[in-house]
Amino acid sequence: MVKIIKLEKRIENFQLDIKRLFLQEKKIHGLIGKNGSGKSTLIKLITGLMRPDQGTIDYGGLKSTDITFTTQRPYMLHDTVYQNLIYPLKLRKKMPVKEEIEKWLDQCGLAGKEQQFAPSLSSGERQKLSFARALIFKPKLVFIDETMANMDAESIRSFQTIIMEIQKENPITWVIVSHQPAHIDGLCQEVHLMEAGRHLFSGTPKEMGYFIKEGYETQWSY
Ligand SMILES: Nc1ncnc2c1ncn2[C@@H]1O[C@H](COP(=O)(O)OP(=O)(O)OP(=O)(O)O)[C@@H](O)[C@H]1O
Repeated sequence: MVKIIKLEKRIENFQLDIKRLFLQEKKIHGLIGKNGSGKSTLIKLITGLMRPDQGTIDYGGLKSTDITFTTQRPYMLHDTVYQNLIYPLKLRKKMPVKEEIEKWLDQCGLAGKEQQFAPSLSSGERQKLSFARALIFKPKLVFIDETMANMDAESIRSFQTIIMEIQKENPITWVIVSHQPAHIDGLCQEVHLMEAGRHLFSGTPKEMGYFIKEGYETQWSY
């Protein structure tokens, strides 16, 4: 379990202030909240991209090399799709397994594009590649930050299937950020709501449906 306690971070006029937020192991978590509510800032703090002003994050034994994330605008190495995909393995001094690489390329609709210059991929393709790149080294905690935003409906369904398959075979902890409940509804076991830098509520999607106020109500009504 990852335990976030009394976490504070000031960025100019924005104040992140989280009293207590727990991420139970091997569950699929949704992180929701309006634009600017602090979701990406929280992820940067948990993944170590940013240092908090105050507070603690107890990773429950996870090492930094067990944690990964994808972003809305993933960074592509100025190299081929293949080199981008195997980069996390290289960093961890692991050998790429041909069958696994082929499986990921196939699942992400990138088969045949191995030698393409990765920055020339479409935005949806880049997000698919970043998803595969995040998972290829078998992390234990994954943050998916708006990764499905630019994907077509079929690709979203196939990613949801990949996530469910991983959870069946070898479960890991997921935190999926989305503005579109349809992307995470039915997938998440627990949803966390952020508003104006604060963590307002955690609960099952159904409990969230009861909790959330006007404005969210139309998107999350059960
Ligand atoms: N480097 C920065 N300089 C100034 N303000 C910043 C910086 N980074 C983030 N902020 C501000 O912090 C607030 C929280 O941003 P954050 O990206 O965490 O929100 P978010 O919930 O992820 O939003 P979105 O849903 O739009 O992606 C915003 O008001 C943003 O403008």
